[in-house]
Amino acid sequence: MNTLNDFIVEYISERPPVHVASTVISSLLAIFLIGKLLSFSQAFMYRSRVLKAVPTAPDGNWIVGHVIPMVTCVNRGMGAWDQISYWVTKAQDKTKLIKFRILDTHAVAFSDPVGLKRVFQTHYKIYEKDLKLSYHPFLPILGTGLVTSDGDLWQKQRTLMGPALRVDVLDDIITIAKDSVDRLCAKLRPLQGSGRAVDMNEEFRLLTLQVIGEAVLSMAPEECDKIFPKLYLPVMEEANLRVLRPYRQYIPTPDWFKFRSRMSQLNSFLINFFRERWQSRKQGVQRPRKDILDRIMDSIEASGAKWDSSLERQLCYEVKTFLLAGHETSAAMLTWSLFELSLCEEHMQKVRSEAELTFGSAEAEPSRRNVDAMSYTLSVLKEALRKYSVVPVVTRTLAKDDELLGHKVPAGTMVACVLQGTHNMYEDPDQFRPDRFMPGGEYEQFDDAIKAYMFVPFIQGPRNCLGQHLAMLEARVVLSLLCKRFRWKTVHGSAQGIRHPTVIPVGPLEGMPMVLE
Ligand code: HEM
Repeated sequence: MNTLNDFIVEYISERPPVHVASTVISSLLAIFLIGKLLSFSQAFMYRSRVLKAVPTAPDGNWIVGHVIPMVTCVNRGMGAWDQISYWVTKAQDKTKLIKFRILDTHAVAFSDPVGLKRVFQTHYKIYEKDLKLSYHPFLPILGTGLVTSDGDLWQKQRTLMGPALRVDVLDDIITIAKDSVDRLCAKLRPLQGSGRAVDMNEEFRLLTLQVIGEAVLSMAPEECDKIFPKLYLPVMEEANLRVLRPYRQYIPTPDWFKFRSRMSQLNSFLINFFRERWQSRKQGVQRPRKDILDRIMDSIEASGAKWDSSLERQLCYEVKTFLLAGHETSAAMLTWSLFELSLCEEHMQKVRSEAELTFGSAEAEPSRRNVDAMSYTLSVLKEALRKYSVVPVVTRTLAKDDELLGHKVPAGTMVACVLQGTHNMYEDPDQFRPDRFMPGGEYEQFDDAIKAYMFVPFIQGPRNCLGQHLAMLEARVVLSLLCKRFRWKTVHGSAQGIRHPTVIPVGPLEGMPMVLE
């Protein structure tokens, strides 16, 4: 009887070597693919089994999961998070956690502050950034920058970058923000009384980009206006398109080539910029004001790290992260705040009075302490972040099995923290009431154990927003001065009917036309 060995020997001796090689390669490939399929289905079945007890969101099917309701929601002009938020809110009286599926990805969603505490604070290490879905289209831009890294690299970078965005640099933000609002007012003055509307969302986008460009790289406003709309904004636009049309990442269309070329021009611009700055520091050139880049370079020198191409690349990711994270979110917050103030003279008057007190008639530059004392203006900004949830959802991928809100959740599950739902757990959530955040207001009445997780526009815990103090300081200066100098009228009579984009951050889709009276 022939053994398997005899069969193989006979097979090999009768065939040419090329034939044998191709048979071996295809057999190995088949074994590899079958192995992959087996381990994939094993993991899929395991996740399905563990999540069995978690209530399922409606309208899914067993082939594509909940893709269809999410896509139809986007087609109706809402964000996919609106659909998830709706499921969570509907289920809330029965359960705090719901599950859904996007193709092969199992996901759970919730808004409960106790769950947020676990994900953001006590167990944050096992709730890693969701690079497979939500952040995937932004990876060519953000790479291993702070927002999209995890573990030791994130820890190292956070320690390096953290000090650059805190304390001293914040004093400079007041000057930078005041200069930028002066420039904006000079541009707007000819429109005053003309009855012509100006899109304040677009103006805030340009202003916040100038502020972050100057704060991080000491770029002059004209330079920001020249470089960013040409290189940075189009790559961001393409990345946003890729969120809803992921195939754009893989098909080499003219837009794909343009994206690549702009990315490489932007990277070269930044890397040359860093090299020149590093050289001038080595030559002992003193600059009148330290920007965020100088402060990061101070930390690099203090850490003894060697300046090489990998350090340049990482710095490039970090600076693009600051540009991305630091301008559109702030612009959306300012837009909603100004819009709401223009609808209510009482709120507007309170902000104006604070501005009179802080800046006086001569409009001298205030101290940090004076800006910090503008508590009503701060409450207006917070209420805008609550009501409009500029970042309505953040997602994570679970690295190890865990228990969340009383349910077992397996490793590999995507976890959607629906911040918008948390912000709706206030009394009359659709009403704009800045007093909620004033001393003794609704926010202070929440139980101490959950209070910090009832207002989460910047999330909480070790991975909270590094630029939150910068953003709130800048916004107080900009909003209060604009209210002091002009009377604003919105073209929209109310928030009803203003469409939102289907990507984050959430601002008004068709801009915010406003008239200066
Ligand atoms: C109103 C304005 C802003 C809002 C609502 C906002 C919101 C957020 C949120 C929700 C996160 C967490 C994202 C996640 O974990 O997936 C985040 C992270 C971050 N933000 Fe902001 N942000 C704002 C302004 C800024 C500014 C001005 C900067 C920089 C100058 C900035 C820099 C960052 C960075 C570096 C992170 C990552 C922190 C880490 O993971 O360690 N943000 N922001």
